[in-house]
Amino acid sequence: MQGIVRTNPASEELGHGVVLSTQSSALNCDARRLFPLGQNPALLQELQVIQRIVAHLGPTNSGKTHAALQHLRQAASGIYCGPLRLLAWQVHAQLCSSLPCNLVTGQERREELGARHTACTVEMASHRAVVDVAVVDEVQMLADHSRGWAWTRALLGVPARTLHVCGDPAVLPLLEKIAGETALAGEELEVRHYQRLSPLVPARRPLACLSQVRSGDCVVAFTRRDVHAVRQEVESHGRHRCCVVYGALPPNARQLQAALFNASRTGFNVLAASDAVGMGLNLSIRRIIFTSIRKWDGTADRQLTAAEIKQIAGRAGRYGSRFPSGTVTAMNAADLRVVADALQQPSEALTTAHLLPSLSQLELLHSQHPQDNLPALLRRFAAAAAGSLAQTHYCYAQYEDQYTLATMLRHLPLSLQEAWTFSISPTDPADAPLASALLRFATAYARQLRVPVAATLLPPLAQARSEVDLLQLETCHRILDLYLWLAHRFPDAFEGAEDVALKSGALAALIDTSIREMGVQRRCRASSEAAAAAADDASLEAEAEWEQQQVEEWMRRKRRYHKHRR
Ligand SMILES: Nc1ncnc2c1ncn2[C@@H]1O[C@H](COP(=O)(O)OP(=O)(O)OP(=O)(O)O)[C@@H](O)[C@H]1O
Ligand SMILES: [Mg+2]
Repeated sequence: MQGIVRTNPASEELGHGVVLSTQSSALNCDARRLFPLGQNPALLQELQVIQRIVAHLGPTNSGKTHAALQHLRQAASGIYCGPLRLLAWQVHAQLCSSLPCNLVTGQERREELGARHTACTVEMASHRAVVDVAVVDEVQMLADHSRGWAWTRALLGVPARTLHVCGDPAVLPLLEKIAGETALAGEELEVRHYQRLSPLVPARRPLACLSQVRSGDCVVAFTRRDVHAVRQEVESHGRHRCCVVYGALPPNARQLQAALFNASRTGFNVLAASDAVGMGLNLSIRRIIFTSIRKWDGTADRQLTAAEIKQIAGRAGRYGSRFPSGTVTAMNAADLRVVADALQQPSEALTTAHLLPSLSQLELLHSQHPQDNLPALLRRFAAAAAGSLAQTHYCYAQYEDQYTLATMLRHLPLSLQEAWTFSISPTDPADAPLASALLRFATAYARQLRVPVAATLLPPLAQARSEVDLLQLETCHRILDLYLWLAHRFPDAFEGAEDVALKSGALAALIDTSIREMGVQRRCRASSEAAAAAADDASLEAEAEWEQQQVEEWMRRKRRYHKHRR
């Protein structure tokens, strides 16, 4: 236990237990101290002896999550930590078919009588309850600037006897370093490599024009506006109806759109999607079409990395779906070359895992600097961490959004814990209606300790007739979602949670219906261009033949790989 409570003398200013050490072996111990687990020495001692990590690594659609879930199902107790609510829902539904299972996400908690298994989003993973098996999915996300801290925390802090992690092989060097350090705590790392289960090949030619889309195509664009523009264009040709999936769409509306696209004979046989399609939905996609290989990532307009291209392209030809093999293409030859190269390339090795302090660490720091408000503490902690994390494979996560929200709320009479909770809520400070809803909720809470449903200030909700209407419905949904998230943290004050949960579900359904109906209007307006745009059968046949050859070559390579491994 000595190592675990050790502090780094170089950072004494922050006091015992708050520092992030510069020494890598001590760093692990201190990193562990970042999390609630660190406050339970008995639990740590238990884990030091028994923890084992099994890494399931491979490309998309290679059966990693499936294999890890088999272990979870067979364990006496366990937890699944997924990257999205959609995945937590999916795994919850799968597990519930054979055993009682709880569901925990930021916005919902469903507890089953006698359940010893839980499906949750990674941010909600419990660091207190010891389980036999934990599964941390999409573990490469620990290198993500804004959400990575939750994966690092789960990896270091979820008290499981066996921890299964699933992800891209690019994470292996980082995992080895972390596990190497935690060898102190008795952890072993076992690596299992996976190969893609179904073929994925690049197309021979780029698409050139969206009039050439076919049933089963998913057209990828990188902003909400572009996704809707693609949808309009696809439908304007009058041959296909088009579903949409993008990040701002409520998860249950995304699920409804995905189900509509997957079902045959609905007419909705093309999907326009943002990169949100890369995770969390079971989709029957035959071909992925990149309209662009560049995206704005919040700070710069840049080319997609090979890992991002593979993650999105990998959605085509999902094992067990209607399409036994997948194709990927782009809108011009140069982009198609980049995409085809990316499919062959290993992803760049990940080098840093992200960290953020827990509330208890901020409280400890606050006890030493009682004059500091939350924004000042956040800055103070980050400045200390920047020094102590230099030259390690950990780095301080992006906390600017939290800082902006904490600054916005700094004049309200809130305790540190309350201010911290509001500041980590799912609120994008750049989303003005959502940020002002947060300010309204926090003000009502601070003044009256009571936040009625009326504080959501929702306008009357009606089916969207235009994209502007749709945008408004999506914003309203985000406000309801925020209310629900806060209601789980302040149940006495946010008294309308049940009502809001019902409204939120109904609103997601209304958004889904609006998208379908908007499609109908466009379809009616679609011109006689439909006939003119009929596919050129001869070129389709040639394309299919070429794809078949590529698939056969892919299968031969896979057989050679397996023979070689044997
Ligand atoms: N052994 C198996 N038997 C039956 N179905 C399987 C098997 N392995 C995987 N599958 C199915 O194949 C699909 C892809 O598997 P899975 O989701 O585990 O892949 P993955 O490698 O985790 O992919 P991703 O990177 O997209 O998360 C799923 O629908 C899964 O249920
Ligand atoms: Mg998976």
